[in-house]
Amino acid sequence: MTLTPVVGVLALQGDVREHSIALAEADALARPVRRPEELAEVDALVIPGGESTTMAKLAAAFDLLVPLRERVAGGMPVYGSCAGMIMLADRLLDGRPDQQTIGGLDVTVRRNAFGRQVDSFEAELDFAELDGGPVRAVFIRAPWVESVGESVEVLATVASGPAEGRAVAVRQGNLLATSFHPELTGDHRVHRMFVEMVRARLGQPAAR
Ligand SMILES: NC(=O)CC[C@H](N)C(=O)O
Repeated sequence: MTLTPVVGVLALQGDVREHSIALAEADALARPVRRPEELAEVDALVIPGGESTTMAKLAAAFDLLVPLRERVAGGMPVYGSCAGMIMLADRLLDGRPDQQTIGGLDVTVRRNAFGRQVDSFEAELDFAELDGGPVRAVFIRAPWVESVGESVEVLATVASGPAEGRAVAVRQGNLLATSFHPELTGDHRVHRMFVEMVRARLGQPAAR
């Protein structure tokens, strides 16, 4: 019997509801995670967008930072969107001097990278391994991935404009991160990709 993967959504701030809906559409059971006991009960975790400096402070205040690092080190699948990508990064540019991350993803991420003129925008992205055409990506004061370690795969880059070629979706082992917000468009393919990573981790066959 294949059990439905239980995927937590870090519920300190951000689009918790939208991610939960997208996960349910991708055949996972979504649960909000605010406390270490709740983190201990999930198979995987989504970290929504928001404000990474605030999220890091809240994670520390809720005694989640150390357990989060331990679960990541233990191989728990985590998907970080926007501020969630920042939280997973090993190295930050334009972070606050005292800004903490969970880390685990061998990348350097630049916060608020797109600058004022294109503060928030949408773009079509070719996304590796996703069938069904380009992904419509919503960027909101988004970071980009400035550089990656050798075990990191770049899944999507910006196709044109001043940020052409910048990496905005990456994967390393059980960690997935996007600069943009797939929970806002009703296209659940990125969440589905993540749930398949969770199934693989749990030793379950692919859903379809
Ligand atoms: N939409 C977002 O998550 C924005 C991220 C935010 N600019 C930060 O630095 O955390």
